[in-house]
Amino acid sequence: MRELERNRDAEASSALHRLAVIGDGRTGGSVTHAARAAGLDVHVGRRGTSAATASLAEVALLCVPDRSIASACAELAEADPLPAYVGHVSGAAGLDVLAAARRRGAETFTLHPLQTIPTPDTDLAGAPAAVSGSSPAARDVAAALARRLGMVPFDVPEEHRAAYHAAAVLASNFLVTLEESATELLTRAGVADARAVLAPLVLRSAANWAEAGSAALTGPIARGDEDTVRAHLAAVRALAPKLEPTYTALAERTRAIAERGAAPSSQDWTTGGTPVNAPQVIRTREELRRALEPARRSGRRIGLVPTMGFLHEGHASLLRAARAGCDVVVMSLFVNPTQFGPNEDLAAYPRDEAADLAMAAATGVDVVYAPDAAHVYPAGYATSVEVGGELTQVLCGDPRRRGSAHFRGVTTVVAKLLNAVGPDVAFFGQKDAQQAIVIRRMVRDLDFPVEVVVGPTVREPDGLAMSSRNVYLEPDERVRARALNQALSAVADAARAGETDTSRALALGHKILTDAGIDPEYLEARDADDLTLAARFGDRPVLVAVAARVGRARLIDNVVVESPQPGAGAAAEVAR
Ligand SMILES: Nc1ncnc2c1ncn2[C@@H]1O[C@H](COP(=O)(O)OP(=O)(O)OP(=O)(O)O)[C@@H](O)[C@H]1O
Ligand SMILES: CC(C)(CO)[C@@H](O)C(=O)[O-]
Ligand code: BAL
Repeated sequence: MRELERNRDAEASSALHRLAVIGDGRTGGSVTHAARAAGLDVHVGRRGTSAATASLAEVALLCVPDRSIASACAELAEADPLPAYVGHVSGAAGLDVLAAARRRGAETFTLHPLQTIPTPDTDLAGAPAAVSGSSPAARDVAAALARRLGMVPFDVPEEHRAAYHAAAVLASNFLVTLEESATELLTRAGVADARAVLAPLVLRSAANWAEAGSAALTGPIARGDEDTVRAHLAAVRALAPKLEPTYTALAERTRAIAERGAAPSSQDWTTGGTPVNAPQVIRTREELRRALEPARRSGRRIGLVPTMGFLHEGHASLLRAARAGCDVVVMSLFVNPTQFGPNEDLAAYPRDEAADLAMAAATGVDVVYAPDAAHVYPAGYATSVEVGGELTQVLCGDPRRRGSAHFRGVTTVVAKLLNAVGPDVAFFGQKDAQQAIVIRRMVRDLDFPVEVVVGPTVREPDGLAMSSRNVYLEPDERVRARALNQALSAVADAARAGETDTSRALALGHKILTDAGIDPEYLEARDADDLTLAARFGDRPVLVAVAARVGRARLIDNVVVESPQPGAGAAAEVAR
């Protein structure tokens, strides 16, 4: 368990002594067994007497059929005193069905064991449990209760409750449907005891998938053997025509998964890898402060990675660096409107929160802070933070380009994020080199007590710097976009070979861009610390930076040409 979670679990566990379990069916029975084994004082109640039972406990858990939760909750809400926390164990229902208890002042939660529970004494140990709460404290009580019952809690955002339950149905109920369909086809083909024949294959495939994700996919579709697929369809049509649409739909889905496995997309964070904990998703700074308070109090090192989402391997490298260096990792996810100009791509900016959360989970993020714009900039908002001078007026800050207003938007939101999170370390990417320099200056000038770490630029195999905006590129533009990195490499190579005149080296880069049909907004050599123009390589580290529009995408990239080591020729660090 991570440190933050451990602290919160300890606090939440202290609220957990007396538990009322309402309902003595299969789930109620199994929960009661596990809770007693864990040393909780358990009171079991039924409909009719649930209010009296619940009044004996701090936490009440409704283990009743979905359709009865709301009415059972209304009955329980008559308890005097009312338990501080009231939850249910349904997968499909959200917090809304507990409104009666909420109205009376209880916090509410859900705790859904993601496991089949065939008998009232099913062992719940090791089962994942989906938890949510009407407040961070209620969510923590649900997570602590799940742990006390031997389960492994994970968070499900309330707005994605139905998707969560649909996924569980796909994974479990539909698996049975699929196996029953296979059994039917095999039986019609004249094979006796089809279930016994298929069962070892099913169990092995499920185990392989649990271990390897989509890499477990074998068979004709994964091999690209479409002749065999056509023969299958003919056989299905002849023996069990009702199964044809199922086979066709699954074949199509399998093709998509097989293709994805062959060439993993930079947005695909969901397959393979080890099981991961979902991060806590927080939308307000008040909730954020509460969530981070125990970590702060116990002196844990908090890392912040600010992002605008649509995450790729560049972001992942920063998240991993934060994970490696900090006890608690917070990622912010906010497409900041104030750093976009009126004619820029704010509305079109790519967004995929579900994929971002999966990547956050895969890289070990503890908390995702994803406020909406009205929370960050409420009505009447009137303050901005601006780094003055050349730093924000050259390169992208030139008024003919994004202008200093862009950096004002960036520093304002970063200042707000630093205040909201209070990190010990904040991580930024070298791909946005000017942004990193500007943020370092703001942190220095305004005495923010934070260490700024800048991670190296992560690139596609052909050298293109990863960027969320690469998604705008059409296939031919994607090929031409390589010229940005090629131009930078040519400039750096020239410096390494002894060229000291930056304008002569830059001319080589300009030629590469022109040959690729790219007219850059700028390709310039500047001092890597203060962004003043650099006429020579060799004296100090020089930032060679480029920005260009390729199709709809405005792309930026850079390389730092270091000053030579004593005794060496002009050395260059080429970001490749
Ligand atoms: N290729 C990359 N390598 C390392 N860090 C990166 C890379 N791309 C972005 N980052 C860093 O990730 C953080 C969040 O950036 P952001 O969400 O704007 O992504 P982006 O890909 O730069 O998007 P955009 O296309 O808007 O420039 C920033 O600190 C940025 O510098
Ligand atoms: C730092 C940042 C998250 C501020 O919105 C943004 O400029 C970015 O993603 O680089
Ligand atoms: N990647 C820096 C944020 C922006 O382009 O607005």
